[in-house]
Amino acid sequence: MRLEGGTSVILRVEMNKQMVTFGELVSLIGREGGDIVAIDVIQPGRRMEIRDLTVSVSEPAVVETLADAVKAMQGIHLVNVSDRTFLLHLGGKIEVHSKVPIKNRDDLSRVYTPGVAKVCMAISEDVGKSHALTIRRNTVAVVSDGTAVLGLGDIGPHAAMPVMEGKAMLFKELAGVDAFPICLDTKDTEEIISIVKALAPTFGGINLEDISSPRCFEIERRLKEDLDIPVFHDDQHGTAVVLLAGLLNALKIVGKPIGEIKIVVCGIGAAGVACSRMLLAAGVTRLVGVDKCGAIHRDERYDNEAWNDYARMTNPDNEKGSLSDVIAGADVFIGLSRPRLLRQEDVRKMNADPIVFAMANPEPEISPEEAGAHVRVYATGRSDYPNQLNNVLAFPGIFRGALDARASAINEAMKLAAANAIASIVTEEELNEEYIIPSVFNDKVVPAVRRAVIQEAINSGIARKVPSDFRNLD
Ligand SMILES: NC(=O)C1=CN([C@@H]2O[C@H](COP(=O)(O)OP(=O)(O)OC[C@H]3O[C@@H](n4cnc5c(N)ncnc54)[C@H](O)[C@@H]3O)[C@@H](O)[C@H]2O)C=CC1
Ligand SMILES: CC(=O)C(=O)O
Ligand SMILES: [Mg+2]
Repeated sequence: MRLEGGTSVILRVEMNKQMVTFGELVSLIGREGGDIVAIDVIQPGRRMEIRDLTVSVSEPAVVETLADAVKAMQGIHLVNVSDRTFLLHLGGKIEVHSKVPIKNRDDLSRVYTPGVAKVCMAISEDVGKSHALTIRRNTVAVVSDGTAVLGLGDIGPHAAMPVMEGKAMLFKELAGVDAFPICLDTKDTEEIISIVKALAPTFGGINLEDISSPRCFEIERRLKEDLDIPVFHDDQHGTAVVLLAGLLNALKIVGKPIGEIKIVVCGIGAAGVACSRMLLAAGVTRLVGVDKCGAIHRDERYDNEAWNDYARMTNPDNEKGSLSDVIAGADVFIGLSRPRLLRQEDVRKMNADPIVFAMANPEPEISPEEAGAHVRVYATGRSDYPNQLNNVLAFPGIFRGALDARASAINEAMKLAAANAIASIVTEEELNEEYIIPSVFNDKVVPAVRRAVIQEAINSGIARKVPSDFRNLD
């Protein structure tokens, strides 16, 4: 599987300068399809020299042929080849830091025994104080069982960890939220529920991640019922928030009213179900869902109860058939499934000015090259194409707001407000086919989402604290 467009590797080479020149090595790497983007001299020498060459290649397969060619060169010893992405993951991507130093006995007796005892007793008398006096105030658990990791499927809890560490980094880097990755070695719904409930005293919120459907629905529903901290399945709601934001802006470009368009959603899993619900709440009426079994319709009784509900809510004309059948006359395609499921000929059957959101990660349902000129607005979940529709635009700001307001939940009003906040960052003057959604690096995103979420938490009476920047408002 092609996982990413480009790859960057570091070649460590030992060079016998009497046998070969550096220029000859550079030419060879260029001829083999490598682009040298950095050179570090590791060990200089008059005769022998060791250098690290950072080389970009268009696809991973090039690395092998390039390395073979370098190895075969007279006067060059290829010491090793390291993939920069792997290097970045060595030892994991996050660590724990203390907020106060322990320099002397006085410090020690305050952070730990005996001083800590009175803080423990204060919390014991009023558990609510744990939100002020422990890491709960700013800490979220990122919980996965590794069953639906990106679009890679059920790769298990160990293999899920790099993604969960990545989510934790995004929480911290974008919104200052401390997040801890927790990958569980169980797929059992009841066990996951009881483990997360048991973990809850440590956290101010629970972000469920990459737990496959339909178990994710029950897990989230039960945890929401039983816990008084926000429980948010990111693949469902974070994705739905960002999708709606992108769609609202894309519809402005094509000038179509949301109540009149036909939308086909491919992949009725965690993200597909939640995105569809959000679209219906936003006024979409003609929505058809497609999964492996084709269009979800009311003449079928599905083992997956979520699909029976889905059939009742969607597909007003009870359309049947494959993706290729129901895509005819659609205005919008939303992919939340697997790579390469949408073909160019399918896109050609869509209405004028088609909108294609191919959101499967890491590889979309149709590549930009294939969608090309046939599509008016195209978006993916990836960061290397324009219009990145990815839940990373939502979850940091949503949890920042929920934690700051000590909200007991993240409700529909808060999600809708977050979607509108994200959409409104793109101004009318800026809006165009290649800019329907702000960048992850746009520093207006998190504050706007936070503000919208806090306001709705206050309006709906689930804020247990009013942040200071809201206290002087009417
Ligand atoms: N861009 C973004 O922000 C996000 C993207 N996603 C992507 O959406 C995809 C699904 O994620 P989840 O909903 O979490 O997983 P999931 O496992 O809950 O759902 C995947 C669904 O796709 C269906 N599917 C598989 N093969 C299919 C086919 N040939 N035709 C139609 N449907 C098919 C499965 O049956 C399942 O219902 C993944 O690729 C994931 O990376 C998910 C969340 C956020
Ligand atoms: C972005 C994300 O959460 C996913 O693809 O699963
Ligand atoms: Mg995910």
